[in-house]
Amino acid sequence: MIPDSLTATYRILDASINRVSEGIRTIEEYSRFEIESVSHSESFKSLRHQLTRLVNTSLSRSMLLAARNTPDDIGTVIQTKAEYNRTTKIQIVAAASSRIQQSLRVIEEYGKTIDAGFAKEVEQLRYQAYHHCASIERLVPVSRRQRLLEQAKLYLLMDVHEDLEMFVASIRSLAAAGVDVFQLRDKDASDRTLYERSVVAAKLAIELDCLFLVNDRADIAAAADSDGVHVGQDELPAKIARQVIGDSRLVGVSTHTVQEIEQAQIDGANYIGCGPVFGGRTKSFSHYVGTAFLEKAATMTTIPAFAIGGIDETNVNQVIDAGFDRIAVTGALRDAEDPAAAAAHLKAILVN
Ligand SMILES: Cc1ncc(COP(=O)(O)OP(=O)(O)O)c(N)n1
Ligand SMILES: Cc1ncsc1CCOP(=O)(O)O
Ligand SMILES: [Mg+2]
Repeated sequence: MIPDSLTATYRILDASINRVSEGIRTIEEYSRFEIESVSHSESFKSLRHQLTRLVNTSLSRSMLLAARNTPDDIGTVIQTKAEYNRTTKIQIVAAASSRIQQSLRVIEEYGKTIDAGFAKEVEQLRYQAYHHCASIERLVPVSRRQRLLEQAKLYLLMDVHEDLEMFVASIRSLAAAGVDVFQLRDKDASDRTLYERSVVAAKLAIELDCLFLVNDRADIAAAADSDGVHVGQDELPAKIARQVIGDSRLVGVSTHTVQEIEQAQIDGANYIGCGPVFGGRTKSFSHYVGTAFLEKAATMTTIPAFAIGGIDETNVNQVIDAGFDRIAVTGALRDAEDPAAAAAHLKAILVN
């Protein structure tokens, strides 16, 4: 029997031990099958075995099992939206690594109330885990484009501007203010202008460590050596756009329904735009998806998703409350008195 006063402690320990084991297993599989690293795979396996030995010698397994009460555990129904959105291997490894370290810390703290010697040994394991996790995270291969896309929060659709100098100055000041992705979207510009601006913006994006994509036109995106193309439901299908621009560039797809999100993900899109959420000044629509669609989308997207359509500082919090922390805008920056200040303000809201 487990004394009532210890039930909660043993439940915490049991849940945390399971969490550490799951995290270690996740990274073991990554080490073994993805990067085929025998040394990392063995380090994590050894960590798992050390934890099992320590638990078996210091804690009563029957008390741990007696305290387990999964059906009544409210934590099994509290799942964050981020868990649904975790899909790239970088995110999986990063999440597993933080789960291991946090749970070891919990075991150490609550373990102190049972056996100080046990807690000390868990502390040593935590240091080892920290070292192994840092080393595996450094190995996860990630391209510049993937890295920037993962981090991206604020995406701007911009036109070609009156002249090249203004175009360049605008990208420079907005990138400094926090715009992560630029898309050249100008339905009135000639192919030649789109191409020439794209060549310049693609080079600038490398210098400024941000992304530059071309709207609609996979041919121009590839010819200008840009970071990718954004296609809607009326342009080239994502798979065909991918054939045109190649595997290393990004394909973004506009989605307005659950089916379109599923299809974009099947077709290998790197990210999606979800909208139009609200009415805006840049493009009019007969129907707006609203935040209800964002709530649904947030639970099913496996790739980065940007909410788009009429978003500005007055309504961005509704988008965040619906589970999105990435937005794509035009009017909110284009029509602002001080576009850089508006970008910095929106970015601060998104990252906090
Ligand atoms: C990031 C992002 N999301 C959605 C769109 C809209 O694309 P589309 O539906 O093809 O409409 P147009 O932009 O071509 O008018 C986008 N461009 N970017
Ligand atoms: C191109 C596009 N597609 C969906 S909404 C939209 C316009 C985005 O601009 P704004 O942020 O000004 O509404
Ligand atoms: Mg389009």
